[in-house]
Amino acid sequence: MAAVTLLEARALTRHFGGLRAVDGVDFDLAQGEIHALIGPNGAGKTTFVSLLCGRIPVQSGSIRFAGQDITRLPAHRRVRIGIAYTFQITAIYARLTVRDNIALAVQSRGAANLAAETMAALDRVGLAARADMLAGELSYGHQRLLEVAMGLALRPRLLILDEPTQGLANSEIDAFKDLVRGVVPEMTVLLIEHNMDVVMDLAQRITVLNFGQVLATGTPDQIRANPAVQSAYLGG
Ligand SMILES: Nc1ncnc2c1ncn2[C@@H]1O[C@H](COP(=O)(O)OP(=O)(O)OP(=O)(O)O)[C@@H](O)[C@H]1O
Repeated sequence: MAAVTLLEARALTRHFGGLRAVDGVDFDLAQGEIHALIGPNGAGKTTFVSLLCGRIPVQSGSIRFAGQDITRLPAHRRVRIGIAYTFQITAIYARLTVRDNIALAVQSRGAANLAAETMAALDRVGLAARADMLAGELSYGHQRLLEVAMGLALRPRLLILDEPTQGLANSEIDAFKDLVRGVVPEMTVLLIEHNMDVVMDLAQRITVLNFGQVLATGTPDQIRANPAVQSAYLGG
């Protein structure tokens, strides 16, 4: 793939005491791709994306984003240069309406037309009809969609989604897949996902983590056919 690299991690490492949560990971994201991060529970996926977005400090190794070394950049500055991690950074305010949650995200980047952009973000994730509900009253799956909408409202260059389809019905998963396909190549998407149907259907490339290390990177077909991945994760 002769693509432009948006993000590049080298020898990225984060241990917790003796536990090697992320252990020397080399990782590249091509601009405009949908890239899935998979692996068994505890493989280090959430820790890895937390290092990328700055929620957890890096112990060693480096991260470059759009040509800039961001290894030590604080999380809020990473948001400003275009990295949005839906699950952690844009936490939902349960006692505000769905609309106001989105409006806060739109406002935070100083958008010119707050109301219109807020509705556009709601429309995009299919939550427009629920705009006036309190966010805390949404179903779990819809709260995850609200997080995605808040991430989108930030207009990031990189959207990191941590298990976005958890709690969604099958019809909603289909709508979610369309949504993600619609944001690339304008945005780049990094997706932590346990639902293998979603991963295989949506991702152009997949990275498999196991015990904090990269077990394999490749296209869905390559990953499916990889014997090490099958025994560690896909269960043959
Ligand atoms: N703050 C922390 N302190 C100590 N150990 C941690 C901390 N955060 C994560 N860990 C440990 O690091 C390892 C990797 O966890 P992580 O949550 O990154 O895995 P994961 O691949 O995202 O798992 P899951 O699929 O279950 O979400 C686990 O053993 C976890 O218990």
